[in-house]
Amino acid sequence: MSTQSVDILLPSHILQNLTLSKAVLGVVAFIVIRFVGNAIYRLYFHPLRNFPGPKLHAITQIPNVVNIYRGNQHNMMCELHEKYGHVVRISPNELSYNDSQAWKDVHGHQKPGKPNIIKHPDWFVPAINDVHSIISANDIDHARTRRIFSNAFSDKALKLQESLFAKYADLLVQKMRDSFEQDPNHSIDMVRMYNFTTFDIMSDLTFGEPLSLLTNSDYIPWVANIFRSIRTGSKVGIIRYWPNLYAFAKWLTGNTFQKNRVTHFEYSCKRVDRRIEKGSDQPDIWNLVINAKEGRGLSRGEMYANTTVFMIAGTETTASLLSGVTYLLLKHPETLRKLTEEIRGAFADDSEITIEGLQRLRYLRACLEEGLRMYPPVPIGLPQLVPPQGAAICGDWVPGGTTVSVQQLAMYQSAKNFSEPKAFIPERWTGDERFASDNKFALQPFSYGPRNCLGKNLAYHEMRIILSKVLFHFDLTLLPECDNWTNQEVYTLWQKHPLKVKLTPIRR
Ligand code: HEM
Repeated sequence: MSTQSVDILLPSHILQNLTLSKAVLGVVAFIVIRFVGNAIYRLYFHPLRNFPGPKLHAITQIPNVVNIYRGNQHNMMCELHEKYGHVVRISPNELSYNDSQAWKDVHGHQKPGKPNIIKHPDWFVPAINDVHSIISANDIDHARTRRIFSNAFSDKALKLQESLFAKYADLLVQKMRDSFEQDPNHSIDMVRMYNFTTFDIMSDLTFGEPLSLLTNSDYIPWVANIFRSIRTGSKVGIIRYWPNLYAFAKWLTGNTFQKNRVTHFEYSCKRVDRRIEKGSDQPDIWNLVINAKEGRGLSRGEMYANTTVFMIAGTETTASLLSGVTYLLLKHPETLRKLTEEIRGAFADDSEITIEGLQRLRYLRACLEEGLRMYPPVPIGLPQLVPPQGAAICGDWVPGGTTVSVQQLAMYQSAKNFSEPKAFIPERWTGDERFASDNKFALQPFSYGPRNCLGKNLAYHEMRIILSKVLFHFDLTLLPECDNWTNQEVYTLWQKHPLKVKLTPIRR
């Protein structure tokens, strides 16, 4: 071989002769060939090839990701399940379910000796201090943490905390009354009012002091930052669909996004430290945890990590349901009338509104259940990962490494589970024959199994007392501009618009 022909094959020679346009063309050709190759594999050879769903979703994660980014994932899931049935391949490696059996198969207690479907480690990451909270911990640490915290969320604890809930519900009523007295024609945003109340309650329970949002009738930057970071976290999170880009993007966006997370975290840590140093004789979370035998096994790092969880999981969710059910009641005057009659008929005076008294209100319970069905605070499905051995879900074998999720809104809005699924009819929960065939088990707004919501009892009591006190003291009228209030984006949680109402206080 001549020296010249050897030169031609050298990388330096190739580079010299490569024009920019040729290079671009080469890259484009590589991308197209790779895309087509992947598409053929994903459509005809991939282990999920036989699951139903749109071809484009089977080929690429882009349509799913675009919907997540636009806050439209909940609507997309409803449409896809309507069209394709109880299981849909929503991305090349991802299945979505709206069959109630999926609660058991994906989130339920797994059979002994069989590896569990786990929370997806790309989505459930440790806190800023690199310590896992109850939400993200592996199954073994989770069981230990859950045992420790269960003292603070037991029925006994709830009874001890009763006066605290009443205090903030009364303050809410007082603030609403003040607003009316200042200007009877002025409207009030119930989303803000419910947020103020649930954040004040949760702050008292976790920091031993309120955030005074109700008192000051305004958010503090820390709370405003929580709302922003839920939205940003969801948008930025789409990068998880491209694992190779994930680390790079983390580095690229890390500074601003990470700075917000650190500020938020440090604020919580300082408040926990202050609470521990000054002590408390109140039945807040830390007294109930630390005074229990198991509670001594909790490190300060774990206290920090879990505080952040409580301040998000225990506030936005409850405020969402309260806002949603208030809206639905105002859109259904006959239902509102029945509920108001039940509440005002059961209690002659505000002081009679207690845990026991509220538990007896059947129609109130039905309205909350129907509110949770129509406007579930966590409307989408949270990603879980099938173990390498695979798993049986809804009668199909799903290969290891598949991401699976159980979609709440799509489950509750499906005619397969509920008759007249899009109508707000609390009577379906009070034994009305028209709804005898409803699949009531499908409604699991607090999730299902060993990792379901720890704050469920607390949430029910909080929602009952707040809604009852509001309806006991006021007649509400929805402003026309909020007529389509539920038309909202979802970034893991609902991005709630203001819910403007006019108040008429009830004189007694
Ligand atoms: C209507 C109100 C609420 C709804 C719909 C709700 C819903 C949920 C859901 C769906 C989960 C499962 C999350 C997952 O799988 O990662 C969960 C977990 C959790 N929630 Fe709630 N929640 C509500 C209120 C509360 C309240 C008031 C608290 C009090 C702090 C709370 C504390 C928790 C905790 C600690 C977990 C993690 C439990 C565990 O992993 O063992 N939640 N919640």
